[in-house]
Amino acid sequence: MSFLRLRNVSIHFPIYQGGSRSLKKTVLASTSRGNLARDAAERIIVRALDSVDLDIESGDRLALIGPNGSGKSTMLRTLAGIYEPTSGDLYAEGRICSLLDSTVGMNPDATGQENIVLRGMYLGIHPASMAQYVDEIAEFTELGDYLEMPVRTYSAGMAIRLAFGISTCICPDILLMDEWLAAGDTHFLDKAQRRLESFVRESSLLVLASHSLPLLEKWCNHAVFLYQGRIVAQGTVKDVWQEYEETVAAGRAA
Ligand SMILES: Nc1ncnc2c1ncn2[C@@H]1O[C@H](COP(=O)(O)OP(=O)(O)OP(=O)(O)O)[C@@H](O)[C@H]1O
Repeated sequence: MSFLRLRNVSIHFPIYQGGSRSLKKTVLASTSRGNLARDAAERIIVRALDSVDLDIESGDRLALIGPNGSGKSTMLRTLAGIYEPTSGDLYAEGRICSLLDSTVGMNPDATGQENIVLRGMYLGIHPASMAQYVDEIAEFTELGDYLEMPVRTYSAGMAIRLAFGISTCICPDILLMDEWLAAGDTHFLDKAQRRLESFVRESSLLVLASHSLPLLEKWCNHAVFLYQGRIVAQGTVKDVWQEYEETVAAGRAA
């Protein structure tokens, strides 16, 4: 049984420079403004996540919905263990694979094949065992001879194919994804979707952050609405999306 649990998790980024005098004055005059606040040392901080509680269980395909800067990427990075919570606790069970950026974990000077082996080593798989996946990844990615070329020579779409192929060849228990995958072409997206569907059937848990309602409706069965680092609503993708749109519209009208 895989799960991810956040208990009262906050992620604060101190801003050491770059804040204008007027911004500092405004923020320091009150305790907070949006997700900006001041800490005990009177520094401006961004509360990228603020006292978040969340339970994600086996079978959940969770959509992260929210406007720019609401904390979706920060949430994914926290769940992936890339960011350590400033306060609060993360409990995780299951092998996590994060597809947050097509280049994360790739060596651009190594060939596609070498990157397959390198990623396997990172996951604790012996290079000899990883060899069995090369053919499968070659077939899925349709990269052909390009697998023998350095990854820096790939187009963005080719790098995405490789990253996705590698990351999903060994079925993780938990898949964390940003919407960068949507940058693939239609043919690839169809294949990726089929693979993801079988992945979700075989493993257990998906968290996907995206600004695309069709993508979220296709792949997710539950959603949370993040706003200024807080979870302000949970429910079906459709309902949460509607709430998101209404909140954004009200914000614009205000
Ligand atoms: N490394 C950092 N240093 C300072 N502030 C940061 C850092 N990373 C994120 N933030 C701030 O944290 C907040 C949340 O950012 P995050 O990238 O998680 O938002 P997001 O919902 O993923 O946005 P988008 O939809 O634009 O990708 C923003 O206010 C952002 O400015």
